[in-house]
Amino acid sequence: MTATSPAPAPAAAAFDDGAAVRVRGLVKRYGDRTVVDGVDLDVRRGEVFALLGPNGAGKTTTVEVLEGVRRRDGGDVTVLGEDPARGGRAWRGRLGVVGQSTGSGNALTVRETLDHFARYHAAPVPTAELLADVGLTDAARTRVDRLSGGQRRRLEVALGVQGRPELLFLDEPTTGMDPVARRQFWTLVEGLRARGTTVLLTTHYLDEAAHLADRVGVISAGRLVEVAAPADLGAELRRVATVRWLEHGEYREVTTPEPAAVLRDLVAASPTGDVPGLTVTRPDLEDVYLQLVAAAEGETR
Ligand SMILES: Nc1ncnc2c1ncn2[C@@H]1O[C@H](COP(=O)(O)OP(=O)(O)OP(=O)(O)O)[C@@H](O)[C@H]1O
Repeated sequence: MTATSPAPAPAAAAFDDGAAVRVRGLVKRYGDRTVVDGVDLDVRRGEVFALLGPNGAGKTTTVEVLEGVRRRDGGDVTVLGEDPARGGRAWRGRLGVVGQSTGSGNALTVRETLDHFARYHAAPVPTAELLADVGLTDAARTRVDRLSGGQRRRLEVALGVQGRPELLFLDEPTTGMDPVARRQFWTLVEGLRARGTTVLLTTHYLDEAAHLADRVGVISAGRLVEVAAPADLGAELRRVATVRWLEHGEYREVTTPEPAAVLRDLVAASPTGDVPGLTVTRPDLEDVYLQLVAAAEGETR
């Protein structure tokens, strides 16, 4: 699932290394607490990048600096070729932002809200199409302050993509969505990627990151611990497998980098050649993520 970036125009090629977002040594402090502590990050044009990390790790803070809504205390940041601290209206118009849900609402209907905000964009996605994309067609005439939490989240996503952004920031976009809405959202993001939109999202759902992201970055205590394709994250940790089997009515298990050798020994030692209850498992993304975060937290203590 590697996204290939569209070739840059020749005139821009000399200055464009393919990065939609380029961050070097980003630092953000609140008082004497450093909550983002020297983050380096590149998001390539056309890729879907997921930031993972525990509560309070600094994901939202990082994303808000990139959006230009929060000032940084150190480091260099370029987003679509500009420093977000100085980005003007034209630059802002190339971004889509879906922040953490505010839960606020108003007396306008869903359709009226979308129609209202359409005026701020040069080429908005037609409201009917947006409603269908986020699964709100049936709720088009519902007042926003009467929407459920998940429906409101769908509306926020619709508003984020309405202006056909080049770069879309999604902060925990599917929190509160039911499984059907979540799948609809995944389809929406896949469609955006197919059209070349760059997406930077934060999520606590590892299945979402594995499904959507070309690359994931794990952030812990303000530091980026690792960046890799979901299947490659924690490559060292994934080399080991757990072999489990039943012996005299009790489960035994061995964790080994060479499960094939363990299996050979087990089969050889079995009078029938059969190994009851045998399973071989390798760590999945969640196992790897938990180990990376635990290791990073251990280091910062
Ligand atoms: N305006 C603020 N003033 C002071 N501290 C803040 C402020 N905003 C965030 N923080 C602190 O900065 C740290 C990082 O918060 P941030 O919201 O970036 O984390 P996060 O990784 O997005 O977490 P979550 O997964 O819970 O959304 C936290 O300890 C938080 O309490």
